[in-house]
Amino acid sequence: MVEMCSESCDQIVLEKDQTVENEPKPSPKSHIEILEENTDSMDEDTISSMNQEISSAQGPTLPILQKVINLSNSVQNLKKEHEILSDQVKAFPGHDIVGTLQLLNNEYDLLKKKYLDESSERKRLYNEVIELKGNIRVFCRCRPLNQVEIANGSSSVVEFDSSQDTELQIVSSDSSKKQFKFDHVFRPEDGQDAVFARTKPIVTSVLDGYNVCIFAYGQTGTGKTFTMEGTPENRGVNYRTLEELFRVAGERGGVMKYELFVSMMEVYNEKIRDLLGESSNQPTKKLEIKQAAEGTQEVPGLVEACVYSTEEVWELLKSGNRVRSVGATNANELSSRSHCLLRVTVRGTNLINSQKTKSHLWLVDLAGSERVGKIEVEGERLKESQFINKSLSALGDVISALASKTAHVPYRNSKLTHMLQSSLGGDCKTVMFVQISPSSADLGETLCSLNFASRVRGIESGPARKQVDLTELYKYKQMAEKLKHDDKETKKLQDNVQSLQLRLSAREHICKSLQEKVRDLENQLAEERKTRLKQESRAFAVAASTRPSLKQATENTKADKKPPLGPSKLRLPLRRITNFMPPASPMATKGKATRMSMVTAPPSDDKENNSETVMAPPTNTKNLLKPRRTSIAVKPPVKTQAFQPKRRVSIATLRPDAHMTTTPLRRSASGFNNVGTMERPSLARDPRKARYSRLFSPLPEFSNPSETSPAAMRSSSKFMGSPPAAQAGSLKPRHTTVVALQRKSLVWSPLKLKGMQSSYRKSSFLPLRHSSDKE
Ligand SMILES: Nc1ncnc2c1ncn2[C@@H]1O[C@H](COP(=O)(O)OP(=O)(O)OP(=O)(O)O)[C@@H](O)[C@H]1O
Repeated sequence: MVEMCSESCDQIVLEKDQTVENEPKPSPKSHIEILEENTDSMDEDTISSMNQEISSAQGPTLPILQKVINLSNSVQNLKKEHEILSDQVKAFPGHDIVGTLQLLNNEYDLLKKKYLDESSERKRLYNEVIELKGNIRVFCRCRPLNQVEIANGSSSVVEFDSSQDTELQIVSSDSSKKQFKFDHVFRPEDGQDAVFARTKPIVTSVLDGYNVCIFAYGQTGTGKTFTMEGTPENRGVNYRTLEELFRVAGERGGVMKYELFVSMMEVYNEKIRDLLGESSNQPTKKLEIKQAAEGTQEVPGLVEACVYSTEEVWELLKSGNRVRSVGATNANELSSRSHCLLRVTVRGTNLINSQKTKSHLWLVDLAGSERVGKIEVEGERLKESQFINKSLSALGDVISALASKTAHVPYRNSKLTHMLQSSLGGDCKTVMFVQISPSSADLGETLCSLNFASRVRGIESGPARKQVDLTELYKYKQMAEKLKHDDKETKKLQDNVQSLQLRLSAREHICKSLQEKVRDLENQLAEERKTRLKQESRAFAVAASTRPSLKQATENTKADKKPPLGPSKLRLPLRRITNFMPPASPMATKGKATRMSMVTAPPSDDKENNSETVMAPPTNTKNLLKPRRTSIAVKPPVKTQAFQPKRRVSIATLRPDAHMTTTPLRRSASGFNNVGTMERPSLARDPRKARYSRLFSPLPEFSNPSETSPAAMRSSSKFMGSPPAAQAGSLKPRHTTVVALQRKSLVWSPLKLKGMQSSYRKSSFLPLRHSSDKE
């Protein structure tokens, strides 16, 4: 660089020499050119030295040259900056934008997480500190002696310990001292700012979602209103609190969004008045305390003004105070005749995790506690005083109950305590200012107030609980309940669907097996028809050959009363097995020659059931349990009457005993089943079991498998010469038709999976078509 500089200088000197020696004078352009050529390699010092040299050598330099030099300087500077920036860019991790953004995102997430952790930790620690100090904190404030008291020669009875700011002593008239201890004692000389400095930590808890209540209690004229409201020169806790809330809310603006609402009311003679909603000229609007769904106390119709600045707040406080009930007592010219309650509602939303909070801050200036006798009031003032004392005593009761941890806290004994219910004791933070007068004239009142405050300080309240926005919580609770209910319903429906599917598959299985059985039966019937046709044709042939024997045969048939079935053409085909009789054959309806009847062998005392009914289900279930005989008589067509006058199929069954609940035909009264085998004892003992075992067994069990074959059935048919079914006491129907009918009930009954027994009793497995069998 030094070399470069010397070179440049030499060059310039050379140029200068040349300018002196060689006429004409060099144009400025040559300087520019030189400068341009060397700018890149020159630093600021070089240029400035060049400048000096040029000016000393040439006297006044051309302005353009100066400009050029300046520009060169700028270029140099810019180049330097460029270099620095290039280095920075090179040093930056990752050249690609996406990668860099990703890195930044990760870093942001990490920081966000750290911030949230730190912020919750801060809140926890802060809260812990307040809890250690006590969620109910009592401050004592003593006002200075006023002019009147001084004039009256009253002395101060309050002594303060210079080393202890939490204690004070009251000197009684007998010179005895009584010591009181509080969280802090404010002396007469302490200003509003000192008072608020102690209050501030609790006040800001409302922004963290805690309910806070600050109230001033004390004798009339001791400075309650002064502490809470203050004066324009000495603003009190109310104004300072809101100022602080706005300040902190602004500080947390990047993370939290706050909305502040202010309501102002007074409890005057046990009536609530909205101080923001009405002027003193207007008639008072009646307000009542209602319990909201979330369990908090609300006053429907109360004005809630959204505030954005301390100026707005100040205006509101001023307008509210204008309509407040005040009156002159001999203790205070502008004595508050009501309890004034300022409620600040804070709605907070965490912008990072969207958590919402809703909390209340109550700032209460109580009416002065006073001895009615002492202040010499009468008329309206007396009434006011009585109400004031009543509500203050209710407040005392609440505080006593909280202190003694009784199960019932009498919050509802006064409007004041009812209103403050969710902000007094329990899970909120409370500050009480006990205001006292130093005057010896007020000694009694002072002792009363200090005793009351000591009781309040003795309350061991539980840990304060953070108040989430209860309306949100309530909404979520309802949603959760609905979800739970829906889940239950869905589960129920799923169970139902499952059981229906099971039932459906069982029914499908049954239907399949029934279809198979029907097919079997139809085959058997066809066989039977064939056999009978052969038999009949043989019989007709014999009758034709021997007439007298035909007569004899007819007589025999009449005597037996068991004519064989008519030709198969006249009988209806076997259809689906049902519990009802098949419809009457066309023959029967046309000529009434063919008759199908179900005859129940009735007991002698039940004659009504013998009358003919058409397909009527039995109404008297008693009859179902009685032995029955069912006969189907078929009269052949007129043409064949000469050969076959009357035919009838008779089916005799016996109703099951009372234990039989499933297929009556399967079990005879004698304890045998239809095919003469002994009923399995296990099934007989447990009809339910038997029912289900039958449900899944394809056919009734036959003791002799040979009897189940169509051939065996044919051979056992009465039409093939088997003994007539009417054999007394036998009750073992062996005909295939009977078996079919027996199966009918077997088929029908399992379908009633539930309540089978009852349904069985309601509907007959064999339709009752009673007819008087005249034959
Ligand atoms: N700490 C104090 N320093 C100076 N002046 C005070 C102080 N406390 C009270 N005062 C003055 O005492 C007077 C009465 O105070 P204030 O009206 O606040 O009493 P109060 O307790 O609210 O009475 P009331 O119950 O009758 O409403 C006022 O003039 C007020 O300025």
